[in-house]
Amino acid sequence: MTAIEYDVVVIGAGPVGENVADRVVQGGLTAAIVERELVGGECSYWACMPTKALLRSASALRAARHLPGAREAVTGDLDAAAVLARRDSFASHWHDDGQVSWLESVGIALHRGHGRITSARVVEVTGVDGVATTLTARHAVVVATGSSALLPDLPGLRAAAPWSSREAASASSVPRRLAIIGGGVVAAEMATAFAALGSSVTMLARDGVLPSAEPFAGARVTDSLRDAGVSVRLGAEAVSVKRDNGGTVHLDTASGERIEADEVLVAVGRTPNTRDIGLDSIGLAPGAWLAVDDTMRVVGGGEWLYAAGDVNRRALLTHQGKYQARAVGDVIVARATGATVEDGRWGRHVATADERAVPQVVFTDPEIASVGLTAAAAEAAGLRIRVVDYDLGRVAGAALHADGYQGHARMVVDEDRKVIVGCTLVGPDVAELIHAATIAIVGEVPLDRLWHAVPAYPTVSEVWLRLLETYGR
Ligand SMILES: Cc1cc2nc3c(=O)[nH]c(=O)nc-3n(C[C@H](O)[C@H](O)[C@H](O)COP(=O)(O)OP(=O)(O)OC[C@H]3O[C@@H](n4cnc5c(N)ncnc54)[C@H](O)[C@@H]3O)c2cc1C
Ligand SMILES: NC(=O)c1ccc[n+]([C@@H]2O[C@H](COP(=O)([O-])OP(=O)(O)OC[C@H]3O[C@@H](n4cnc5c(N)ncnc54)[C@H](O)[C@@H]3O)[C@@H](O)[C@H]2O)c1
Repeated sequence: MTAIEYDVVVIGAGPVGENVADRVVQGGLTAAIVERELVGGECSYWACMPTKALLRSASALRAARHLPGAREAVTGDLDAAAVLARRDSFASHWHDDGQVSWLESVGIALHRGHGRITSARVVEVTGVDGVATTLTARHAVVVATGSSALLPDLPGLRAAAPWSSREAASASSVPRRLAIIGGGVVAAEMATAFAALGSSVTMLARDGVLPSAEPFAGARVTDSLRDAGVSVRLGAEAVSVKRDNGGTVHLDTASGERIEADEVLVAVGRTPNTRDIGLDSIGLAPGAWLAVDDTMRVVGGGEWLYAAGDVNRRALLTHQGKYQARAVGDVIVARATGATVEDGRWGRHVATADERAVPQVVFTDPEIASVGLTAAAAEAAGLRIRVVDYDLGRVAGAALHADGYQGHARMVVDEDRKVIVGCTLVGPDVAELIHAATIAIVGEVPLDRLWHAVPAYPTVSEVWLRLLETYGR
C-alpha cells in the first residue's frame, strides 16, 4: 500500500470538489482529489448539462413558432436524433479527459478510486484494480461526494429496471411511452423534454407539479405540459410496478388505475452519497446527510472535516455548491495559514446566501426562475410580508419577445425592512432575468433605492418598474 501526504484531500470530483481543490491550490496549499467515476461529477454527465441540452432545441423551436415571419421559416419537426447527438457532445461523450487535463493544469493531484475515511485526516482510496492508496491530509478532508437518485420502496420497482435521472439524461433513444413517478424539478423538466422529443408521457405527480415553487408556477407548467400532450395525474400515487416479459412496464396507482409504458422514470428526490465513505470510523452515521456549520465544517466531525455541495443538503444546485466550495477552499487556507477567518454574516468564509438567497431556474415551458423565499416560505419564517404580482405579458418587451407572451412575476417584500426577500418569474426565456433579483436580495437593496435602478426600454426587465409601481411609492 502506498501512502502520500497532501495539505487537503477532497473526496469527490464533481463541480463542488473541483472548485474546493482549485481554491485550496490557488491559496498556496497542495490538494488531492479522489474520484470513483468521471471527473466532473453528476452535473457534467448526467444532470445539468445533458438535461439542458435535451431541452434547449425544443425551446428554440417553440420561440420561433411564436413569431410571425420566423414561424413560416420553420417547416419541419424537432430532429430527435440531432438533439441526442448535441446532448452527447455536451456530456463530452461521457469521457472526462478535458476535466482531467484541467486538474493537471492547475496542479491538483487526481487519485482514481473509491475514497473512504479510515481515521482522522486519513483517506484510503481503492482503485478498480483493488489496489489501495492511503492519503493523509495535513489540514483538512472535504467530503464532496454529492447525491444519488432516491429509489422509493415500491413493490416491483427495482425488478422493473426503472430509469433514474441518469438514464433519462443519457438516453440513447426516445421511448414511445414514458411514465414518470414524481412531480418535482427532474420530473417536470424530463416530461417537457421527452414530450417534445416525441414520447407519450404520463406523469404521476403525487404531491403536485413543482410543489415547492409559488403555486402559480406549478399551475402554469401543468397547463403547458397538458397542452403538449402530457397526461399529468395530480395526486396520483404509484403503488406497484411490474415489467412484463415483452418489456412493457405496468404501474398500478392507489386509485386503481393501470398505466402502461416502455420506460418508467423515478424522480422523487435524492439520497446522500455517504453510505460507504467511512463515516462510522469517525463516529458519524453512514448514509446520512452531513450537517455543517456556516464554514461547511461537519458538525461532530472534528475541526479537519468539511462537507460541501449536495452532500450537506443546504441547496442541491451546482452554482450554490460551487459557492460553498469557494468559501470552504478559502477558509481552509485561512485556517492553515493563520489568517483571519471572516465567518460573520456575508463574510468571505461563509455561505450566507444559502439561507435565503438561492436562485434556481427550472427549464420547463414556461421557464420558472426564482430566488429567495416564496410567499408561503416567508410567512412560515415569521416575516411580515406583502406580495406583489404582475402580469409579465403586459410588459412591452415581453409582447415584442413573442406573440401571445404569457408570464407572471411575483416579488415578496419584507414589510419591516422594505426589502425584497423573494422573487419568482414565470414565462418564456425568463432564466436570464433572475440575477437582478438575486442582487437585490443579497444586497438587501431598499425598495426606495430600487426605483433608481431603471430598466431599459423595451426589455422584459421593465417588469421591475411595474412591480415597484404596483407596490407604490
Ligand atoms: C437531472 C438533474 C438535473 C440537474 N440540473 C441542474 C441544473 O440545471 N442546475 C443546477 O444548478 N443543478 C442541477 N442539478 C443538481 C446538480 O447536478 C447537483 O447539485 C450537483 O451535481 C452537485 O455537485 P456535487 O459536486 O456536490 O456532487 P456530484 O455532482 O454528485 O459529484 C460528486 C462526485 O463524487 C464522486 N464520489 C462519490 N462518492 C465517492 C467516493 N466514495 N469516492 C470517490 N468519489 C466519490 C461521484 O462519482 C461524483 O463524481 C441537477 C440534478 C439532476 C439530478
Ligand atoms: N434546473 C435545476 O435547477 C434542476 C433540475 C433538476 C434537478 N435539480 C436538483 O436536483 C434535485 C433533485 O430533483 P428531484 O426532482 O429528484 O427532487 P425534488 O425534491 O425537486 O422533487 C421530488 C418530488 O417527488 C415527490 N415525491 C417524493 N416521494 C415521492 C413518492 N414516493 N412518490 C411520488 N412522489 C414523491 C416530492 O413531493 C417532490 O415533489 C432537486 O433538489 C434540484 O435542486 C435542479
